[in-house]
Amino acid sequence: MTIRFHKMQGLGNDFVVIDARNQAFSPLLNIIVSLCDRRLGVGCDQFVLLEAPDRPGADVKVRFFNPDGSEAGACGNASRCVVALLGSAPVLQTAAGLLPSFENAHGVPGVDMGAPRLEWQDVPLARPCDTLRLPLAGEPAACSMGNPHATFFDGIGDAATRGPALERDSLFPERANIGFAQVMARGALRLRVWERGAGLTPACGSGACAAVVNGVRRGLLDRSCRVDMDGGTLDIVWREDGHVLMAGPATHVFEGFWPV
Ligand SMILES: N[C@@H](CCC[C@H](N)C(=O)O)C(=O)O
Repeated sequence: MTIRFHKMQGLGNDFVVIDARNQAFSPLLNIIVSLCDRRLGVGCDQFVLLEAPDRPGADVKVRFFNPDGSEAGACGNASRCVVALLGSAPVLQTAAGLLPSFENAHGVPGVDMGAPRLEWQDVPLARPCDTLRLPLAGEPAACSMGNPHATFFDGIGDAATRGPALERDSLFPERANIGFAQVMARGALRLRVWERGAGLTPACGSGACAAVVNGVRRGLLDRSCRVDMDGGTLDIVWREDGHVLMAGPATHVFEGFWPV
């Protein structure tokens, strides 16, 4: 038996998407790990599963899995890919809540990523801390975009060397995505993200949202900010009502069939 999948990418952050609304699929760990494997499988930074929604107002339920099999509450780039795949500005049901989508004035897909959570319990952190300056060397700021993020504002250069230990620091009981940022101007940020369960990726949508939120809280950035990552640029707006809007490219690469 085979199952149909879509390969998609947003800023080079790439995904295998399976729509389980019209074909039976159980997200077993060994299947996810082999689908994500770049040598033995299709290869991707995250696996994305579409299911029938079970909340009023949602058009589709979306679940995100890292290549190590861990499930993530949010994935910005994959969310935009789902919007591009389905069309008609769907409302996404995710672990982070219902996320409306939109197309911006240039026809670029976007997602309302909801409001960041700023309390230490929400990130989550292992103990009470000021999330604006965590008690770690370099004093990153932390927030949750539905998944845990910490952002350093001391440059992007050593993301690959500092990321692995920080992802697993005991301050983060669920591990964390670690952003390394360089403020270029109040409306422009350079960013690299070491992703929990995936490592260094060309771009991280939820990481870009978190970095802008954390940069605004630190007084470094305006609420409307472009975020330049190795794979390209996202436009992020942290609206006064608390919601974070993210817009940027998302592309269908190919589709295929996977034996299960
Ligand atoms: N690439 C994503 C984030 C994917 C999930 C993350 N690694 C986690 O475990 O929280 C994005 O674009 O947001």
